[in-house]
Amino acid sequence: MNDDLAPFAMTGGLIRRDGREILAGVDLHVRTGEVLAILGPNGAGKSTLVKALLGLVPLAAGRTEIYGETPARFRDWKRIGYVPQRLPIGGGVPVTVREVVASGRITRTSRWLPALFHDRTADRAAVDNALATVGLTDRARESAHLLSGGQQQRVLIARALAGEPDVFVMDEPTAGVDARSQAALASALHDLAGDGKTVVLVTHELGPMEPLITRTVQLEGGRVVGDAAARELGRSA
Ligand SMILES: Nc1ncnc2c1ncn2[C@@H]1O[C@H](COP(=O)(O)OP(=O)(O)OP(=O)(O)O)[C@@H](O)[C@H]1O
Repeated sequence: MNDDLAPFAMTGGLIRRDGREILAGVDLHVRTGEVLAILGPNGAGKSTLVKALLGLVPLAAGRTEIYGETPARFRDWKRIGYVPQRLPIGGGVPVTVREVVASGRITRTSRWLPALFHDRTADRAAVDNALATVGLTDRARESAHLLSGGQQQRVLIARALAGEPDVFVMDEPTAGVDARSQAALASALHDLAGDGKTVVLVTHELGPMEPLITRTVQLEGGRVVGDAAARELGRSA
């Protein structure tokens, strides 16, 4: 493991959909320990950009790497925690909040070691911590699909936290989310930033997370139109 490598490095990223350029000429290097906000209006390409960083959407041209490997060759997925924009939790199957959060440990389960040697105490502690961080300890036994949209979003954040990754990629975690869930997210982000984790956050507006952001990248029409350290933002505005 080489920790000098950037968690994400995209050069000349181009994505076309239906003959249209959704992303073009995108250069984005995310450094370890950054709390990076990707900002921009609806349809700017923010979700597409983070999916491309993770290799979920292929590039038509350019190159992108995760810790120095192309997404197709990258294997160390336990280092990456992805919180998608929205997910039908459980796909209609009545899973509990705890079960969804525990599924975040899958990337830590060895395919080669017999289950007997797997550290279940560590799993349990990580799931307990993740639930506590997002304030859902007392909802752990409830069916995830019966929770509000904001609470479900917190479940997805807890699932990523449970995997104890080095990098978090969160796509609009606060969109349409109640104030309590927003505060829970800001508090979780505060802890992650304090631990030196890398965070890539897609958002329309910074809101309560603003003081934690170290860099912002502005997208418009699939192009990067701004890239600034947070202290250059004019925080008093
Ligand atoms: N699967 C797809 N097929 C065709 N066009 C797509 C597809 N996914 C996204 N697009 C288009 O790509 C553009 C960028 O979409 P994207 O979701 O990345 O933007 P965004 O900045 O995340 O927007 P929002 O803030 O609304 O989530 C939009 O014009 C969208 O319509």
